[in-house]
Amino acid sequence: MLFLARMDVVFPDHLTAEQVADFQAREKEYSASLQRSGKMQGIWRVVGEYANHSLYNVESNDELHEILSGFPMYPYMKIKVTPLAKHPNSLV
Ligand SMILES: O=C(O)CC1=CCC(=O)O1
Repeated sequence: MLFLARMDVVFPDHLTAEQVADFQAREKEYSASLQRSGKMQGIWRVVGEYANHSLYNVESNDELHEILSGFPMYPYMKIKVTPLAKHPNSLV
């Protein structure tokens, strides 16, 4: 099952620069492991925003929820998920 997720990041003001950097480093590691496993098939920055679009290939809604809620920055992200179905005009 394919899902497109949009994640908007908003860190609260009380976090220090060091805490933010630590979240970002752990996020990068978790994201890399998802990409190596093939569960995350790509991630793109939304131009001009602290946001991304990322593509997931998972077995179930529950698996996707487990993956998304495992992001270290999950408490600081607003996530919108779009389930994807094959387009009738798609050649792939
Ligand atoms: O968009 C970001 O920087 C936050 C993020 C979520 C997953 C990821 O790899 O980075």
